[in-house]
Amino acid sequence: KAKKLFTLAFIRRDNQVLLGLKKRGFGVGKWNGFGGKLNPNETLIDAAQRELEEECGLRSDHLAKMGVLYFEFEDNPVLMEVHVFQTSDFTGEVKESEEMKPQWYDLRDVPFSRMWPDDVFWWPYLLEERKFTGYFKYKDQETIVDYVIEETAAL
Ligand SMILES: CN1CCN(c2cc(NC3CC3)nc(N)n2)CC1
Repeated sequence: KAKKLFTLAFIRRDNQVLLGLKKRGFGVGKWNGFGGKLNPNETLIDAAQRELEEECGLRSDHLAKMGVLYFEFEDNPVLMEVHVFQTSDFTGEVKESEEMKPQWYDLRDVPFSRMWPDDVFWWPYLLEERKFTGYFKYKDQETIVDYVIEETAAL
């Protein structure tokens, strides 16, 4: 299977999380963390830091690896491998980008109905700082047909 690497970073502050509304492209109209593809010769952390700054204006040298998510769509041969990071140690000012409109959410009000359907399954691990590995098979962008998620000792 052809694998494609992506990053996804979440910024925490007190009992809030910073989410971005995707303004175009894949996942448009959904709230999510900040991330994207790796450039050639870029490490996962480099790409996560770059995408974070590009998409919301914040910078962090302390992105903690929290999980790895694999996604497959029934009609698509590519396996998406998304590395999930989190930090509460960041600098800079939140700013809207062409890709994302950032907004702070209280952890009790996370808009799961306007996020990718898989999020409800792995966010509990993220919020409890428990490392996770998940695999989700999608029929279409709204329908998960199969999934596995487990806590992972070392990532
Ligand atoms: C660069 N981006 C980062 C975010 N990412 C996804 C995907 C996803 N589910 C997959 C069925 C699509 N779920 C979340 N929460 N994020 C896709 C690649």
